Amino acid sequence: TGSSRPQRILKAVQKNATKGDPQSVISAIDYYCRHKEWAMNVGDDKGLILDSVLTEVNPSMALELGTYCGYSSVRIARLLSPNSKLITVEFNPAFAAIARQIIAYAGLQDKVTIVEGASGDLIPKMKERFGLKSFDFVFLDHWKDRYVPDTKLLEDCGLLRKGTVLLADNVICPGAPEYLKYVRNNPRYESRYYPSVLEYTKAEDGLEKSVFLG
Ligand SMILES: Cc1ncnc2c1ncn2[C@@H]1O[C@H](/C=C/CNC(=O)c2cc(-c3ccc(F)cc3)cc(O)c2O)C[C@H]1O
Ligand SMILES: [Mg+2]
Repeated sequence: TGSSRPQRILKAVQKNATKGDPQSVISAIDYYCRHKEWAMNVGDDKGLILDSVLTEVNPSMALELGTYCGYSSVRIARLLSPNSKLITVEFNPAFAAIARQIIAYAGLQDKVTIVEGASGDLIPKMKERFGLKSFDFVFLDHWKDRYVPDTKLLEDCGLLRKGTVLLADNVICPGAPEYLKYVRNNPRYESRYYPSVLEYTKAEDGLEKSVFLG
């Protein structure tokens, strides 16, 4: 049987990027997915918004839901301060295996912990498993119908603190209408929409940034 799309993305990184150079890994994936084979990475257009929000927040503890190939894990981890960490959740073991190799190729393995499993099962175990109080930043990029239940779960598990920033991908395409309703009509969140385009296309998409007010 042939290779998978994530395996082909890994090969493109190994062929075109420089080991230990996160920007070259990002550029290699963006080139491959724009010119050879589309894939659901947050991409370079929305990636610049992710970079600017992340730089503004400068999180010590960051969480990502939906690792896929690790493209946004690399984007996030490359901007973290020393001793800051990213925990990224992925329930598909094949995707997690590729992501681990891409993150290692970028030289960011010491800043990123990939946890395999369903977000709904893992979120309640995070405090005890990682000895953390709360997250400073959360990037939501997994199944779109899990954005609301997992946001509520993060609240209920005391994993959000006053000022935690949630950044959600794809709120227009494929869309997360329930999530937009939830964060925009909720006195506990201050939300703002960042218009952009769907990765590697001209279709409309954007990111929603929501600050938890406690
Ligand atoms: C609940 C849960 N727990 C752990 N991992 C989870 C999870 N739900 C998904 N995951 C993992 O995240 C990844 C899934 C992400 C889902 N993202 C998407 O479905 C997605 C889809 C598109 C898209 C847009 C237009 C089109 F025409 C077609 C597709 C674009 C994107 O940026 C996306 O993130 C991989 C999966 O194994
Ligand atoms: Mg996405």
